[in-house]
Amino acid sequence: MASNPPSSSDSDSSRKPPTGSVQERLMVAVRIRPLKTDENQRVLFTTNNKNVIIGDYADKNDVLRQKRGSDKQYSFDVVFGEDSTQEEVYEKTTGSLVKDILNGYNATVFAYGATGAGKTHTMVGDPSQPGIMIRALNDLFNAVKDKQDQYSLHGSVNVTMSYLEIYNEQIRDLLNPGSGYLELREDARGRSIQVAGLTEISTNSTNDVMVLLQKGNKARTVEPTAMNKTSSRSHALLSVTVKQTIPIDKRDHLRMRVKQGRLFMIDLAGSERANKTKNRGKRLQEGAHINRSLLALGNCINALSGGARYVNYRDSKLTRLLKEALSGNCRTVMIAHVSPSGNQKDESRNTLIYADRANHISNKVERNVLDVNYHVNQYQTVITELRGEIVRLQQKMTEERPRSADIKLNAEQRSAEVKNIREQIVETFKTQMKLRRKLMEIDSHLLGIGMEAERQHLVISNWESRNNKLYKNNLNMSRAQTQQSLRRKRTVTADSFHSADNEDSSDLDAETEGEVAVQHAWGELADIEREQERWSELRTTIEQKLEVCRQRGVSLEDKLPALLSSDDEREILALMCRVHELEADKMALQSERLVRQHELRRRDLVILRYDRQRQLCEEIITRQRQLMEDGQLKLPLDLQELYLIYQQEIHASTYADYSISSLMTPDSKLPPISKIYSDPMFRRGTAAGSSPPSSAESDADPLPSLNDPSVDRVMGHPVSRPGLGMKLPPLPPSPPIRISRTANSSSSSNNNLGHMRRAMSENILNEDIME
Ligand SMILES: Nc1ncnc2c1ncn2[C@@H]1O[C@H](COP(=O)(O)OP(=O)(O)OP(=O)(O)O)[C@@H](O)[C@H]1O
Repeated sequence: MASNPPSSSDSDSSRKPPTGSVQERLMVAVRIRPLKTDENQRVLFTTNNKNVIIGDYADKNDVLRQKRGSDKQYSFDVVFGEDSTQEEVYEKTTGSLVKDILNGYNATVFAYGATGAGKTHTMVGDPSQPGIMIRALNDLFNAVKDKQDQYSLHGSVNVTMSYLEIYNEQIRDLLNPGSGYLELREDARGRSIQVAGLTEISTNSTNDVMVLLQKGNKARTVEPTAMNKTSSRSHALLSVTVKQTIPIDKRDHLRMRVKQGRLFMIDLAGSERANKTKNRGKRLQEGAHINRSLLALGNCINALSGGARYVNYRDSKLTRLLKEALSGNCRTVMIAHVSPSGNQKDESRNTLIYADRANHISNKVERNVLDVNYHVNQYQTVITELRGEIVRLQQKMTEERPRSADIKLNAEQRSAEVKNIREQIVETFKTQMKLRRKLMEIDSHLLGIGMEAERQHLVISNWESRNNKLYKNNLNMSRAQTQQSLRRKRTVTADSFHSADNEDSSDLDAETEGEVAVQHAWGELADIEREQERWSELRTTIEQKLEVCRQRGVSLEDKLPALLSSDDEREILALMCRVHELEADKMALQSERLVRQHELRRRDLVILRYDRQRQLCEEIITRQRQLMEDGQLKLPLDLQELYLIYQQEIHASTYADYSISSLMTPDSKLPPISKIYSDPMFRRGTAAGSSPPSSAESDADPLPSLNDPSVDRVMGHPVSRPGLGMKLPPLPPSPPIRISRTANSSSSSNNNLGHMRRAMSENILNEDIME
C-alpha cells in the first residue's frame, strides 16, 4: 500500500531548520527518466507531482483500467516526470539542504534505483546538464564567499571536500585514485565512522572543486553493460564539510562559536539482474557485490521503517557509511529513479516499494553548534573588566609622562629603568592571566571528562547488574570480569544460535546491542583514562610555569619602590599592583564558583546513584515479600513494623522532600506492594492507624512477578542521564536508617518516619559541612 505523505505544505514545513533537535521524516522523491527510442512500452506515469502509477498497460487516460485496480499507485513527497529538468530536481530536493549546511546541519542526498534508471544523470549529469553535485557545490561556494566577506575581520569559513567510491566492497579515494584501498574505521563509541587516509581537500575556490570533481568522476569505475552503456559499477560518495568559526558577541572576539555542517551526495550503483545485463565474469562479480550492498541497504531501510530496535548496518561498507544519514543527526533525501519502460517493470516496482518504505524513516536532526569557550564564559567577563582597568591605568601613566620629561638626565635614566620594569610587570601580568585561564580550561575539561567517565561506569554497572555481576570499583578487575562474562555469553549465544527461531532473534539483537554498548564503554573508559593522564600532566606543567611567572612578577614589583622618584609614579605603580592583586582574587573566586557548580552536579549524580540503589532495594524487597507470601511465612513483629513504615513512605511520597522530584521519572516512584494489603498481618497494622491505598490504586500497580517484563520498568530506567555523570570519589555509604525496636504504634511509626527523614537530611547537611 502506498504511503500517505504529508501535503506539500506539510512537507515544506517539516523541512524548515529546527530549533533544538527534531524528529524529521526522510524525504523521498521519485524521478522517472524519459523512455528511450528503443523502448516502446510505457508501464509507468505520473498523475500529478506526488503520485506515480505502475501497471501492466498503465495509461493515464485509461480510467477504466485504473478503476479495475490492476495498476498500483504510490505517493511520495515529490515525483518528477519524464520531462523534468536538472534544475527543477536540484531545487526541489537539494537546494534547501545547501542552506541547512551553512546553518550547521548535516544532510545527505542519495540516488537509488535499478541500473540505467538515471541516477548518475541526476547526481553528476553532463556539462550541458549539470547534476546535483555540481549545482550544490556551486551554490555552496557562492554562499561561503558571502560569509567570508562577512567574517573577513573576525571568524572564518573553511570548506573541505572528499570523494570516494565503494567498488567490490573496497573503498577507493577518487581524489587520489592511486592511493590503493582504504580502511573504514569506527571511533571507540561506534558513532563516527571514518575512512582512514582519505584525501580531505580544503579549498575556497569553486573552480578548484569543479576540476577535482571532474577528475574524481573520470576515475570512477564505469563499464558498458547490456542495460547501460555507461554503467557505474561503484557507489560514489561526495562529502563537503563547511566549518564556520564566528565570534559569539561582535564586541568580544575571544568567545567563538563553531558551526559545522556536512553534505553527503551519493550516486549509488544500480541494482541489476544478471539475465538482463547479460554480465559474465568480472561484471557478474561486480553485480553481485552491488546487489549485496544494496540488499544490506534495503534491510536497513526495512528495519528502520518498521521501527526496529536494532538495525544491522555492519553488513556492508555502504550501510556503515550511510548509518548517520539513515538514523542519525542528518536531513536525508532519497531520490528513487525508475524507468518507464515495460522491460524494466519489475525493477521499477521494487524501487517504488523501497522508496515507499524509506518514506517511513525518521531522523533526529539537530544543529552542530558548539560554544567552544562555554566553560570559561564566566571568566571572560572578569578578564574583560580587568583589561578595562589596565587600559585606564596605562592611559593614566601616559598622561603623567610629560611631567617626568622635565627631570634631569640621571633622573631620565632612572625613569627609563622604571618604564622598563613597569613594562616587564605588565608583560608578566599578561602571561599570568593567560596561564590562569588555561588552568581553568584544563580544570573544566578534566571535570567534563570525569563526568563522561562516570556515565560510562553507569553503563557498565547497569549491564553488570542485569547480568547478575557485582560491579567492582577496581577498574582492571571489573574490566576482566566484563570480558569474561561477555565471552561466556557469546559461547551460550553461539550454542543456542542454530536452534533459535525468529522470535528469539530480537532478544539476541538486544543482547548484542547491550554487549556492544558495554564493550564501547570499556574502550571509552580506557581513552578517558589516557586523556585524564595527559591533561593532568599538562596541568602540572602549566602550574609550574605560573608559579615561575608569579615569582618573577613579585621580584619585579619589589625592585620598583627604590627606583621611584615622584609620588605620582609611586601612586600609579601602587595602583597597578593593586589591580593585579584584584585580578588574582577575582580569578580565584571565579574558579571557586566553577568548582562549586561542578560539586552541585556531582551531588546530583550521588542522588541518582542513591536512586538506583533504592530501585534495586525496592526490587529485592518486593521479590522477598512475594516469596514470604507464597511460603506463608509468619513475620516477626519488628519486620512487620518495617514493612508498614515502608508502605507509609511510599504513600507519603517522601522523596519529593529532597527536592529532587524533577530528577525522577514517574516510572521511578516507589511501587506499592499491592498484595500485602490482603495480608491479615497488614490489616492488623492498618487498624492501628495507617491507611492502605484504595483498591483502584492497588489495582493500578500490581506486584510485578519475577518474569514480568514490567519488573524492568518498576526498577526505573538506568541512571545514565545526559550531562549528570562525572567522575566521583568512591560513593559514600547509604544513610543509616535505624528503627526503634519498641516502635509498635502508628504514632511511634510516624516518629520513626520523621526520624528517618531527619537522619537523611542531617546526613546531607553533614556532607555539606564535611566537604
Ligand atoms: N532524466 C533524464 N533525461 C535524459 N537522459 C537521461 C535521464 N536519465 C537518464 N538518462 C540517460 O539514460 C542513460 C542511463 O542513465 P544513467 O547512467 O544516469 O543511469 P544509472 O542509473 O546511473 O545507471 P547505472 O546504475 O548502471 O550506473 C544515460 O545515457 C543518461 O544520459
